[in-house]
Amino acid sequence: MIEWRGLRHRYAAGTEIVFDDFELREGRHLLLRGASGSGKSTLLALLAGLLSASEGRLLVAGQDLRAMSARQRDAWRGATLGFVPQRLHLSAALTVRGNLELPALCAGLPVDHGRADELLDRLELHALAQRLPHQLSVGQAQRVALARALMRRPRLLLADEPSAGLDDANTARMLALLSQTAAEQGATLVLATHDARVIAAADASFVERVLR
Ligand SMILES: Nc1ncnc2c1ncn2[C@@H]1O[C@H](COP(=O)(O)OP(=O)(O)OP(=O)(O)O)[C@@H](O)[C@H]1O
Repeated sequence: MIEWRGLRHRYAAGTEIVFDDFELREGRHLLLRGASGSGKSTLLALLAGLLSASEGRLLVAGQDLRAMSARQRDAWRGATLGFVPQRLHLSAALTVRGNLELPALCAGLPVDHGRADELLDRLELHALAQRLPHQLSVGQAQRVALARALMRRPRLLLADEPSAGLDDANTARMLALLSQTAAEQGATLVLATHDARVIAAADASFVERVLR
């Protein structure tokens, strides 16, 4: 499902991150660990095709991302990937429902209102559908970002520090939601975290990778 060999990324400022070779088989999930600054967010951005690695080979869902043009990567990302970023990037001017429907509008695609309804139900957000992001709790906003990431039924779901700002109960709930929804949708999860609660809760379907 995911494989990288000889992968390195050098930022313009000079920092170079070297990733040891790795392969994640179909049906497993990835728990990406490592101290602050070890490269977790960089690796997620590479996996999402948002950054292009300076060296190496990176295969995601059968595609060699480094062999694709930026335009091809954009199309691939829209069709394959859901991303729950660390800073949720909800649009402040749009309702919860509007936030779920915005990516399709931006991509010039038809909005799947039925899918939005299904996810609002599934993630217990229906009663909040007309609220604006500033009217949500941290946990509710996280669920909106997750629902938005799932709109196009991605094969791969990336989440950067999904427990950030959540208390223990909401952390457990978020992880259960991620695992259940991934199982229901047949999606592979990649979670980047340094939260001991997340690491302790990850079941045997997760392969751990510690970045150094
Ligand atoms: N845009 C950038 N330009 C230059 N260096 C960067 C840039 N983004 C990140 N870095 C550097 O790359 C390294 C890896 O950063 P990254 O954000 O991937 O780490 P991380 O493991 O996700 O950290 P954290 O857990 O604190 O979010 C760090 O040394 C960071 O300073």
